[in-house]
Amino acid sequence: MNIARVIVDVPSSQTNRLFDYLIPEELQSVVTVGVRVIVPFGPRKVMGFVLEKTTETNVHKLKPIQDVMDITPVITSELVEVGKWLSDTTLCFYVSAYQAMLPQVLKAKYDKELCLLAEHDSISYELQHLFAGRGIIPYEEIKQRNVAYSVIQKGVREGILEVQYNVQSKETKKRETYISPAIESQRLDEMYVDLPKQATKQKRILAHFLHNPAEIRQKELLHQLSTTRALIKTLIDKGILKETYREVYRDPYNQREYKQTTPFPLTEEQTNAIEPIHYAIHMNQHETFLLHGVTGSGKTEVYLQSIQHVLEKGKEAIVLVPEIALTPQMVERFKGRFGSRVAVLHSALSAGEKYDEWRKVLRKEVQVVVGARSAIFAPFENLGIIIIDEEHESSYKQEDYPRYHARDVAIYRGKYHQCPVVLGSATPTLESFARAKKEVYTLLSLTKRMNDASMPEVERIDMREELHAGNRSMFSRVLHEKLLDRLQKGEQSVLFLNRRGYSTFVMCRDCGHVIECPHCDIALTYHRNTERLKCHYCSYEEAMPHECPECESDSIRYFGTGTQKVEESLQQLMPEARIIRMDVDTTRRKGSHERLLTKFGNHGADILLGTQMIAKGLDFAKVTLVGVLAADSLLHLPDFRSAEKTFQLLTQVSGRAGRHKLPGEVVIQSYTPEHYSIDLASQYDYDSFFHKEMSVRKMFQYPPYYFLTLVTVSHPNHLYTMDVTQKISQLLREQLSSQSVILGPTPSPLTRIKDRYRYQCVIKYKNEPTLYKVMKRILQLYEEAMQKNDLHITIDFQPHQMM
Ligand SMILES: Nc1ncnc2c1ncn2[C@@H]1O[C@H](COP(=O)(O)OP(=O)(O)OP(=O)(O)O)[C@@H](O)[C@H]1O
Ligand SMILES: [Zn+2]
Ligand SMILES: [Zn+2]
Repeated sequence: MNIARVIVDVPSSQTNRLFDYLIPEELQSVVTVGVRVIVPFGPRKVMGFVLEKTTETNVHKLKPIQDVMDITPVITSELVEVGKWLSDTTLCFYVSAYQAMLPQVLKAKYDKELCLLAEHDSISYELQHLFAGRGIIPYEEIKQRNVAYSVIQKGVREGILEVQYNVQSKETKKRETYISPAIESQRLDEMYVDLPKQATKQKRILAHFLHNPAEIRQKELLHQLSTTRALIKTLIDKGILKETYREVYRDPYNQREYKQTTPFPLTEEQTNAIEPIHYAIHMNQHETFLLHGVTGSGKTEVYLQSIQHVLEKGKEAIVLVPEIALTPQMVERFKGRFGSRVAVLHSALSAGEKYDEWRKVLRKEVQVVVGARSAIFAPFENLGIIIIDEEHESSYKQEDYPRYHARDVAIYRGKYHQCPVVLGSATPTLESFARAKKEVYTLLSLTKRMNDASMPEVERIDMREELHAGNRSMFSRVLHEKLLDRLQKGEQSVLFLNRRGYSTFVMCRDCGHVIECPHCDIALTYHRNTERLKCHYCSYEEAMPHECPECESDSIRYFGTGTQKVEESLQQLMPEARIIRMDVDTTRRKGSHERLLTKFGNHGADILLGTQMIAKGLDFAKVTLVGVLAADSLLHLPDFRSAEKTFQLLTQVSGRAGRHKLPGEVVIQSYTPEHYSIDLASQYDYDSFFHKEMSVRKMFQYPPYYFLTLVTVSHPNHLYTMDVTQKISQLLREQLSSQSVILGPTPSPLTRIKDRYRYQCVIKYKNEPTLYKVMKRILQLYEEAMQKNDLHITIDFQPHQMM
């Protein structure tokens, strides 16, 4: 008896296990580990992942699998294991773990189609019958017409057939037409002679194929012979030529030419850093490296040459970069070195594009993936290295269910494949650096910039003193002066404004009333171009009021500094400066990010003004001044990592100046310039910062000395939310060891979002082996309330956001 063991798509604790199903005769060959199937489940039919095949079961009446959704597996056998581990360590359901690994098109209910990639008369009779002269048919017809899946599977393997997802967009079916002779060259020659003299255009086409019988892209043919489609069509109808289709990938980087780059001879520091990595690659040995290199020290070149090694061994590489740093510049460096062997995965791609890139991996058409967080699940089967650039970035932690950290997944996969994992950063997280100090990770250091360029000089400006001196503008006198100086010299400047906590809110000057979102406990943000107030959490919006809703005064104004407002003031201050503003508003449209950067790179502007998105990865030769407008805006977030984040951000931003021949300068404006994270960042003193911050963490019992787990409860009813959180805290106190500290219940820093109240409790612990069990029990206890009563309980192990 052939039995499949299946995880069904019913996320609940009772169904979070394997169910046995009979594999019917006609599906024997196609049901393998890693394919998705449709199975009967109670009265319904649901999707499921096949995780195992067996011949024994203790279930009496086995139900048969209804249908298969994939012809070839979408989850590799390694990823089956990764999914189990993910589920155990983040407490998500198995099915959610597997869903998280797949591209969007495979998750949603898109229509599927079967495409024929070969010619009709070259395929088996059975397929001819199925396609009946068509190039694409609905997927369901396979079953309706009773064609065996094994036939389809064989066709897919041979590259004759292709399963496509009909994504609702214009770009779905990208196929290109190719033209070739339908007859032998001798016949072609005869035809040529037989054509009437005046049919010169047709003759020209035939002449082409007489000399070059190979198939040619129709587009190219039209162009080369300046002929028309109608003429080609005539020749096809006469049976002289024929057309075939080939699928082309929706590759957003396809049109671009990448300048091929060659490896640099490495500096001594780079050589010392790369040798242990090469050794691990060579010995097929897992080891986690922490590559600590100052900005502009050539970390990327170390990545590139490590990958080179891996490819030479016939293996594959994953490179993670933060979404925000996935700039065209970054992509270019990988494509430039490895060309079409690289797939790129990030959120700006359409669903169809992402699917195409992912499929290239599955089909082994590429050996390198460069992508954001979820690219860590790229279905390579022969990994030789995993690289995480800017390892300190909090975007590597998924904040939605399943709450995994890409670094943990990387190390799990690195162990599985016995290959090195490289974590790179100029400002490693305290956790990683502490691990390197304890030799859990191997520390590699790059202390110098390329060509011995010095780190840019940093000047800190106390904005309180500016105010006392009568300067009410948001630019200090020093910054203004330096900006003017660069403008005169024809050099470029980058101005950075932290977005968080610094948007514009509306306040009444008479009574101090701040306009908040009626559904969330947060001030609404003023949007100048539409004259409206918007909530950034729930998208609520309203018109800008003319008088205060509290006291009816008409002195209601917007405060704070948005990028738009900075741009206006800057333009007033320096009317002749050409400014590019980069923020969510100016980069919403596809490709605009790239366009703005290219323009700046071509010196189409003097000043680049922007938010977080300009803090990373930019490498422009003419940038000699970086200004940070409000360095403390991150410091005051309710987050034990706020000092660390401030240090990281300031270091990153400063790293944008003086990367090439011209020396750079940095100006940091702040209301608390004496704060240690600002002070030490301005001296590029990572080691002192590490020690100082570690002592703070030790004192307050925070990571990396202690582990944290955050439990957040939310519900529309305030009292009920408090009550549940209280009970959970109680249970934790009773069931966890006395070593663990339980803080709470307390209202979350964002106490209400989208009309839901939010309370939390935090567990601090060093060693708590029963934690997972206790947490699971709590989730089960409230499972019914979560399903029926709109209660949300989220458990975040090692949280990165305490909000
Ligand atoms: N061995 C080398 N010889 C000459 N130039 C090099 C070498 N290695 C790197 N470079 C160049 O030095 C510059 C800085 O290197 P790179 O961008 O790799 O540094 P990085 O450490 O990744 O920087 P950041 O962390 O700031 O992004 C780049 O323009 C790169 O092409
Ligand atoms: Zn008022
Ligand atoms: Zn809101």
